[in-house]
Amino acid sequence: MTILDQINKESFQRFKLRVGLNHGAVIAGVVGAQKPQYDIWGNTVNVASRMDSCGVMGRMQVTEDTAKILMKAGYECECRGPTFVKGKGTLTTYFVRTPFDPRPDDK
Ligand SMILES: Nc1ncnc2c1ncn2[C@@H]1O[C@H](COP(=O)(O)OP(=O)(O)OP(=O)(O)O)[C@@H](O)[C@H]1O
Repeated sequence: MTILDQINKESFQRFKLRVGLNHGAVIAGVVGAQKPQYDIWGNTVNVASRMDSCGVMGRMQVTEDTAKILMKAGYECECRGPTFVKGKGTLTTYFVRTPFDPRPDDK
């Protein structure tokens, strides 16, 4: 059973996950005096967020550069093809294959 299955079982919910991933340079720091919070900023972060928001439920979408690194490390990635990414135009994106990918007959 996956951790998500366990959370759903214990909370009587049917949460699903959609993940976006990118890598690159970021600016990082703590902001706020009353309630200091660590955060990261920059184009790398914005594109990572877009990989999530224009992704597919149950899958992990990554940028082409990130896919190349993951494939070199032995992960299997499937090219999604040209994908419209708000604010960035059309980028070639990939899905990282996982044992939890929906089967082709799943709706
Ligand atoms: N540190 C962060 N943590 C999580 N999400 C972030 C972070 N920084 C940026 N984002 C998200 O990345 C996305 C892209 O940022 P960008 O500034 O390009 O978009 P925007 O046009 O301001 O926002 P919108 O998504 O409303 O169009 C935004 O949805 C933003 O919320």
